[in-house]
Amino acid sequence: MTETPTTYGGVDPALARSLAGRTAAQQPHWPDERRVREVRAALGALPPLVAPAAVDRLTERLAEVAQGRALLLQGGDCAETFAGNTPEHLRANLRTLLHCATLLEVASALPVVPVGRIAGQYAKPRSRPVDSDGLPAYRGDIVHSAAATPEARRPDPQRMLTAYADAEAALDVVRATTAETHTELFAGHEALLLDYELPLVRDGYGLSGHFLWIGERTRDLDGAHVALARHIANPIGLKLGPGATPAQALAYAEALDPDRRPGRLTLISRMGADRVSDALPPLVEAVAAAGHPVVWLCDPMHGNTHATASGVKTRHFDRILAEVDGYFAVHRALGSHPGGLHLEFTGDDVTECLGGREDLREDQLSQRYLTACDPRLNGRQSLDLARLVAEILLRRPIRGDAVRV
Ligand SMILES: O=C[C@H](O)[C@H](O)COP(=O)(O)O
Ligand SMILES: C=C(OP(=O)(O)O)C(=O)O
Ligand SMILES: [Mn+2]
Repeated sequence: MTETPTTYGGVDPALARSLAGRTAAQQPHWPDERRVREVRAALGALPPLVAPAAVDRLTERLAEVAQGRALLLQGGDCAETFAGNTPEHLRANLRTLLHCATLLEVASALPVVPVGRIAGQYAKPRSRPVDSDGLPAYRGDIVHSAAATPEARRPDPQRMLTAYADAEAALDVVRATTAETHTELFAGHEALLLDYELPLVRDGYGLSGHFLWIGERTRDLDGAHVALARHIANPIGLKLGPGATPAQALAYAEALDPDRRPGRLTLISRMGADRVSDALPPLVEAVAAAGHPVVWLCDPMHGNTHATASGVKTRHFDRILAEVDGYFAVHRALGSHPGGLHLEFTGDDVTECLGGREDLREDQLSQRYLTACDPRLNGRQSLDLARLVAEILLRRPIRGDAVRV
């Protein structure tokens, strides 16, 4: 894991104080610190990407989810790329998001809040610092190019400015889609790369996106990412894998939602199909017993990744569905609200995840395996999943009002 002590100049002084001395996991080793400072200053002089009022509006809508009166659907690419930042790709992903949201809305009779993994999902945490070719692991287009040469993998701070421009263009597509469909759409990403996120903190908001989340690998309670999240007023997500303890879940809730404000904190369970039934209930119970009105969300992707015999990273549709099924069963048993889903998908016709109605097989993965990081459900698999989740919801309706454990 890459760890850099944080010495962030040029950011909001209160935020700089709360970051002082904290460690930030999963940051690149920029070769030229002076250039990083210049880029941070340039980002700090640019307008915010989203408006505080729109961020507050999302909090309001998530408050409805927290109180059992709505669902949340987050989805999009694992890693957005600069080359993929085309209106066609963005629209295909947003169409998939909205189509899945509609299916869930009809089945649950609850409004569904759509949040894209979009307009900022350019930075990736990695399990290992070096990839299978012995090169520095790809950490997202905001850091370097994915091309398999040592030169391409050299972190280039200039890319943070490209990311800003791409996010701005992607947000235009998000806003145009919102206008066309008369649906409120929001943008979210993992607030991972601090040199990008911190200069976009303005007036107590992280204005790089509406919804910002902390990943499984950067959720150290004393680390810089949690400190950043505490400082900003956005709705915050936090991923919890099977290693998370009830005491930790409670500590995150106390740290990130001290005022017990519905809509502020979303806890994203990513346990894996085999672990969700035993690992999730104690966390839900601990947080509920302390009166934190969190949104619970199911990420059935990140606990169900495996490599094929030839080393291709993939996920099987049936495991993804099994985790969703187990997740709903946990909340049914506890009387808590299941909140919704966090998915990695694209509307494009890729071949990255196995199974689904068309039963994609291992030997087909190489046909259109286009992801820059994790395998995504393609458009058909996403709708298949949404239809099956809709069936679960029709079979066992959600109560649809305030719920507690
Ligand atoms: O998207 C999530 C993580 O960045 C990803 O799962 C890490 O993948 P890795 O295990 O190949 O590094
Ligand atoms: C990095 C991600 O997930 P996690 O932090 O849950 O591994 C992700 O959502 O792409
Ligand atoms: Mn991923």
